[in-house]
Amino acid sequence: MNKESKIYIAGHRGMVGSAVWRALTAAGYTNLIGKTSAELDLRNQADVNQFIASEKPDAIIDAAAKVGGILANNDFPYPFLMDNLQIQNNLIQAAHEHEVQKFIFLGSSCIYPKLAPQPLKEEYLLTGPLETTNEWYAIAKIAGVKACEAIRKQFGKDFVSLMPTNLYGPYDNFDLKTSHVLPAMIRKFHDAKKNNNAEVTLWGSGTPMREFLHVDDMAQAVVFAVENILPKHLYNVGTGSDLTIKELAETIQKAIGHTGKIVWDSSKPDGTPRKLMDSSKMNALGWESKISLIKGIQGTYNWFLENQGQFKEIRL
Ligand SMILES: NC(=O)c1ccc[n+]([C@@H]2O[C@H](COP(=O)([O-])OP(=O)(O)OC[C@H]3O[C@@H](n4cnc5c(N)ncnc54)[C@H](OP(=O)(O)O)[C@@H]3O)[C@@H](O)[C@H]2O)c1
Ligand SMILES: C[C@@H]1O[C@H](OP(=O)(O)OP(=O)(O)OC[C@H]2O[C@@H](n3cnc4c(=O)[nH]c(N)nc43)[C@H](O)[C@@H]2O)[C@@H](O)[C@H](O)[C@@H]1O
Repeated sequence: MNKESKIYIAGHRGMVGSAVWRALTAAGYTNLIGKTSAELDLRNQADVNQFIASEKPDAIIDAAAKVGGILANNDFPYPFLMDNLQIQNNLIQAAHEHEVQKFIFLGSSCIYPKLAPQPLKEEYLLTGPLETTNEWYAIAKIAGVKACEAIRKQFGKDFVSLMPTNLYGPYDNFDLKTSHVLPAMIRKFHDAKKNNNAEVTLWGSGTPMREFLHVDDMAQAVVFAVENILPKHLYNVGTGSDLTIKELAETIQKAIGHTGKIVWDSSKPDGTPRKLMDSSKMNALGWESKISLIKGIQGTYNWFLENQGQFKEIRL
């Protein structure tokens, strides 16, 4: 790609899409395009095909998806499976049909088996059963990885999949019913601090381990994939270190200055016990994460303070 290449960022208003837009703009890309879901519903095959045929982008970054935390995934299996299949199938097929040069598909670490050896290597895909709370979403994402791999194998095209670990940062979803754990904790500790340091209820046992990558680091991985032809079809993208949910809670509690009690609600699911990524293949190419968890949490909390009241609600 060159700086004038036309790059369509599907999902450009989301947490990842907006970070990719900022990163590509900062890197000098001048011809970015995006459509909101109200302007173009990516589940509609005819509309997507027509849009790609008329815009003829040089590259597509697929950051559009039905996304949510453990409970949303568990409670709404159908849209997490079907919306995601429809969105990615329509984009991948239109990109193939209209000779889009580069396609970057974003998946998630939940594609790997629930009890795979740690850290998770790309080769562990499809070697065991999935985690049940998000198998619907994972199966859609696995189908996306395989569709890109098939096009690459059969037609030699530059279609690549990046699998980020759990992400967080500006424009995250802070809605407590549908969010991931990190933004949920920011909101819960902030609200409880304001409410005389009231008790905070968190989900599960606190023992699962998670790896967290700042979305601006993820966006740099996407810029890297825009600027280089990556030799393999699938790359993990993470920091290489993880912590327990309990440790995360204590870190966020301290950063926010909440001094009340933490209660664990064991009626809520724990999910996968651990999903630390092995990102050595991506690191070997030259990308690595730069933003420490503590700096990232502080920055995200500042963003939260400046943007309260403007959070999007996810429609499920
Ligand atoms: N968040 C994480 O922790 C995480 C971790 C690993 C991987 N990822 C991956 O990163 C990608 C983006 O996630 P995110 O966290 O940025 O999610 P997000 O903030 O919820 O953004 C998703 C975007 O998808 C768009 N979208 C959803 N349904 C659509 C539809 N039917 N038609 C058109 N657009 C639609 C939305 O557009 P509108 O805003 O216009 O409605 C939104 O901008 C996903 O593929 C996800 O799997 C995220
Ligand atoms: C990246 C995404 O990760 C998702 O899995 P996953 O890390 O378990 O999703 P999270 O929702 O981030 O939850 C991670 C862990 O934090 C615990 N947790 C504690 N308190 C809370 C809370 O208030 N809210 C939330 N949301 N969790 C909380 C939760 O029980 C789980 O063990 C997948 O469902 C998606 O498909 C995707 O892969």
